[in-house]
Amino acid sequence: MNGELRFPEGFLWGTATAAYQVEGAAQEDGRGPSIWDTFAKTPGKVLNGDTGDVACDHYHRYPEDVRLMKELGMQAYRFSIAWPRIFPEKGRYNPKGTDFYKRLVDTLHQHGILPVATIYHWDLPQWIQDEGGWANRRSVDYFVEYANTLFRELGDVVPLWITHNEPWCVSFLSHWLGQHAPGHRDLREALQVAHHVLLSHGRTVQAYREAGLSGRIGITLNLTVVDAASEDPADLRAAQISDGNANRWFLDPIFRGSYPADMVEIYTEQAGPFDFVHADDLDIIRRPIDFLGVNYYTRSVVRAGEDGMPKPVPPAGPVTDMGWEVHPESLYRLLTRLRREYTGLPLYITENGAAYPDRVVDGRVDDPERIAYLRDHFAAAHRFIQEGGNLQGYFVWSFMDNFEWAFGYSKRFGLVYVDYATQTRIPKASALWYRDVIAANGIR
Ligand SMILES: OC[C@H]1NNC[C@@H](O)[C@@H]1O
Repeated sequence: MNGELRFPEGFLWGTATAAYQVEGAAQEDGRGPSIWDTFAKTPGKVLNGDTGDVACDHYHRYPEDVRLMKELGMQAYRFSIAWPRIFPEKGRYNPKGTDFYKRLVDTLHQHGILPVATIYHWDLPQWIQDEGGWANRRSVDYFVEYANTLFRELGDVVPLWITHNEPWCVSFLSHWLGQHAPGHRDLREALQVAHHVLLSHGRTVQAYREAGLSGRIGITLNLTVVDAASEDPADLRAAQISDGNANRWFLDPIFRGSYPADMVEIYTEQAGPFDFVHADDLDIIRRPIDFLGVNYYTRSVVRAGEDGMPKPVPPAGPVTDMGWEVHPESLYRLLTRLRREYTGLPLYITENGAAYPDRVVDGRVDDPERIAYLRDHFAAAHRFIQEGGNLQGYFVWSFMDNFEWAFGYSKRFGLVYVDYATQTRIPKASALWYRDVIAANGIR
């Protein structure tokens, strides 16, 4: 790639984290247990028995972390708010929980860094799970009460709100595949969860409008590109089904007000009637949003299994430490599809990044693979913008190494290395490279 690729004036460059992955202070200032506290403490669920009890101690070290963000030139910081800090028990609001986020947001403003708040990033209060969790439609009302509390307390200092992070992970990964909290394996429950999460999104967008706040609100979806392993009709259909589960199951309700018919047929056959979808639910879900957050990491390649359902095909090309194929051109393909088939709204890459087995050598962390990964994905995003795509910002996952869910602390996604024994932060070479990209608003 020759020449410099400059991004539009005002393009927003940032990084992202999430509460349970970085904060620690799991019992501090009245925080109650979440389903991830429960899941992580369940033997065998998280590698090495790792938990978010301490994590990166961001709850206490955020002033140092925000100073480092500033030194690295970051313009925005996407963080999530821990619901169990705000409502640790049923019916009990915990102002000390909100106070932490007021301190964090105030510190960000002091450093000229834009706060971007994700309302839900997987840490459901355990008391709600004890009532059935997201599978219980009452969770929607609890979420709206929680969101309204945040809008009241932080609405005038947080300009960008994201209702949910990755509903696919909250529903299918956590309630069908069982890999994330609460670790269930029930397709019907996963479909109910997906619906209630989407419904809570729509209700919250409505609440945000009624609050009369001047910021913007959207949702973050983890999306991908699904390629068939061959032109065999069975493989092509398998890819269509995989795309329906990963992408269209969420994009269609949000932007078209309906679930994709082909997938409804399959899921009704496999999981029974959609009696949990009430008459006006989809009209609520499709409430207009101000932007779409896109989390992209990799594409997938599938073939048809014996039953015709999609089966993953191992990547042929280079992979990250997660085993995910490095495929920047699929970021361009995904963004182009969103614009062509779904929306002209502003898009933000709310997560993109890579895990690599980073090591400290003589006090430094050289991570050329991460630099190459980011450069190629920035170039793909730039190509989309050049063709008229309305991409307005990019948040690298992640600001610093952190708790990577079922992989514990074994996977390092950070631009900043964290020595968990000492909590020392070491900006990796990629952080210094990203600082130069932000300063130039482009890549050379
Ligand atoms: O797997 C990397 C990231 N993916 N999106 C959600 C985040 O919480 C993950 O750490």
